Amino acid sequence: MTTRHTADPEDATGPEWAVAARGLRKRYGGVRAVDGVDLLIPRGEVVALLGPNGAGKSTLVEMLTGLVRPDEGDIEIFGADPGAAVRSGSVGVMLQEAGLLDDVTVGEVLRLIASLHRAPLPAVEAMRRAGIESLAGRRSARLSGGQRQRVRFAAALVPDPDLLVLDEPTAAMDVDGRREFWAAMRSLCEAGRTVLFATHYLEEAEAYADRVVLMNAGRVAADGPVAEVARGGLDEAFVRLTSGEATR
Ligand SMILES: Nc1ncnc2c1ncn2[C@@H]1O[C@H](COP(=O)(O)OP(=O)(O)OP(=O)(O)O)[C@@H](O)[C@H]1O
Repeated sequence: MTTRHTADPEDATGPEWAVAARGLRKRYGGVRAVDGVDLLIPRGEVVALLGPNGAGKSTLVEMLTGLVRPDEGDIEIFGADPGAAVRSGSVGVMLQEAGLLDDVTVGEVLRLIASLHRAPLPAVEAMRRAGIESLAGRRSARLSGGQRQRVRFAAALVPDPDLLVLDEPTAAMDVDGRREFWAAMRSLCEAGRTVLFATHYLEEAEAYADRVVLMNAGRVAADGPVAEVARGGLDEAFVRLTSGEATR
């Protein structure tokens, strides 16, 4: 089962495609981190990116957000170059391990980020949407791992983006934190935003995504509506499609 939930990548161009990536490849030394990936995401879709450790999810996310240049292939985000899309505020990015300036408060960090954007949300509104108003006066150094993730999420919301790209957004969050995070996400998705999130939690993919893209060894092993990819169980599909070359 390797359904391509896509139009012809060559025909997908222009602002109605949140993501139109064709023929992406990225090598690190002898490792093919991403090895020929096409990914088309129309506006308004919520897509979960799954795969074992080392599958290439973060590398793909880094290329889609302009942080890493592909060796081959091309990417349009709403019809624009990824770096330009991030700079214009149409993309909000939440990466693993992004630093937070330990000595200033959460409110100050978010105001600083807002000052870098042309038409940002007020920091208080970003905090409200991320459900972290109570952390506004807390110094970043005093935050727990899960709280830091929530602050990174608020930072991704500051540009009021149409596309959110989130790399393992709920890593380090406890059960309550994850529930609150997804409640916040649900209202953002209902407002029609496009979301691409990488996760190791299969149940999050099943509960919140319209579509699953399952990567293994730098390639797309399955791509389709959750019900289709997860027929017989997403756990089972994951194991079947990623066994063998999962870890490199
Ligand atoms: N900057 C880098 N330098 C060297 N190798 C890298 C670099 N970034 C990624 N890799 C390698 O590329 C492969 C894909 O890594 P990547 O982080 O994209 O996978 P992932 O699916 O996000 O994994 P995880 O689930 O563990 O976060 C791995 O073998 C990794 O070691």
